[in-house]
Amino acid sequence: MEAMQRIGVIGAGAWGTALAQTLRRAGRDVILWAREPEVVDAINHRNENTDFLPGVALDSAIHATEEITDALAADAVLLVVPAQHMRSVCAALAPRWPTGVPAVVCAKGIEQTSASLMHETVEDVLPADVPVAVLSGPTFAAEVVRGLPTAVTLAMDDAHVGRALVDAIGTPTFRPYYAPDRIGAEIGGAVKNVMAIAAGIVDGRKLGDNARAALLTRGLAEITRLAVAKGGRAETLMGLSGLGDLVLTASSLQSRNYSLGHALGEGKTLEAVMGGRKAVTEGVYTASAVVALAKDLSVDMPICAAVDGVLNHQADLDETIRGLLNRPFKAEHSI
Ligand SMILES: NC(=O)c1ccc[n+]([C@@H]2O[C@H](COP(=O)([O-])OP(=O)(O)OC[C@H]3O[C@@H](n4cnc5c(N)ncnc54)[C@H](O)[C@@H]3O)[C@@H](O)[C@H]2O)c1
Ligand SMILES: O=P(O)(O)OC[C@H](O)CO
Repeated sequence: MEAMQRIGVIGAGAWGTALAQTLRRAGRDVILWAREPEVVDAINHRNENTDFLPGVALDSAIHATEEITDALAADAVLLVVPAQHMRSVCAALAPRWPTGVPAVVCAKGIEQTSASLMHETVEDVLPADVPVAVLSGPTFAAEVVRGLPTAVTLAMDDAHVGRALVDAIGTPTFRPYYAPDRIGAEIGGAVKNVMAIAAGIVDGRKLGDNARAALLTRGLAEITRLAVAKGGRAETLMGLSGLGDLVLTASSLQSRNYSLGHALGEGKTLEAVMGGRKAVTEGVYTASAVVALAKDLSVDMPICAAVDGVLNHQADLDETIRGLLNRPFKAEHSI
């Protein structure tokens, strides 16, 4: 397969911007679509994304555009819009998508209206010949954009295209590991956001380090059950896009999801926290979608159900915690 030199990036939030900078470090030509004209202007004229990733000097060769289809003049296209907007953005791209050019899902979430994973949503909308990969893993944009060492999962069935994408995106400080399992990679990345909200609640409520460790371990068990029921591999959840991202996101106030949970645990309301935010907090939307998906697949996901209850059904926080702690004792592993 020919080397991929020109890469389109759809979405210039914090993550799309950090990926554009990473691609420049890898020596690629980058065209970055931003929805906001002021973001296009700031990137092209001041080499900074003042709205979504301020304070970092971007490579001056990153070319931002307001015209979404400009980013399709590329050898591969990264899709970096929030999960709930992925379908409408892909619908705008579909009629002009170049034959056979791979798409890489970089969002972490499950669609609320359909309970679809992002690669399923993208495949629903883009032409059938588009190979769709998933990029996921422990990646705070603010660290990636500065070139701090990071490793990720690049998942797709086609190892040949996967290898070409790894070569196009990878640098010594941004190391993609190929995996064949998109379902596992996506469920790990999406559901860890819900678990990070739960872990933030545990810490904000001062329930202790033991409680956080228990939550993360049982949370990983939940995530793995869902991934396997959906057709993914358990081993993927032990990798970067599973355990790796869960540990990162569920233990740092840098995370929008964890910090939301932390504020809720301290007694703030969802409206008060979200009202002051421009950045996307994916777990808020994925919580209800994951509960719907788990119901479809008959998978028990008590932690996700508890987070959904608190976020979307006015469940009392302390009663919800008591409910989880009073569940019947059971074997640690399925027997
Ligand atoms: N920020 C990170 O550290 C990080 C890391 C890995 C993955 N991600 C994932 O990347 C995705 C994008 O997150 P982000 O952090 O770059 O976003 P962000 O919070 O920095 O910015 C919000 C983004 O949403 C876009 N947006 C708002 N309304 C829209 C609409 N109607 N249609 C299309 N786009 C719209 C904005 O243009 C902006 O690009 C999310 O799924 C997130 O989970 C983020
Ligand atoms: O800030 P969050 O919670 O959206 O997490 C960002 C990344 O997904 C961490 O890998």
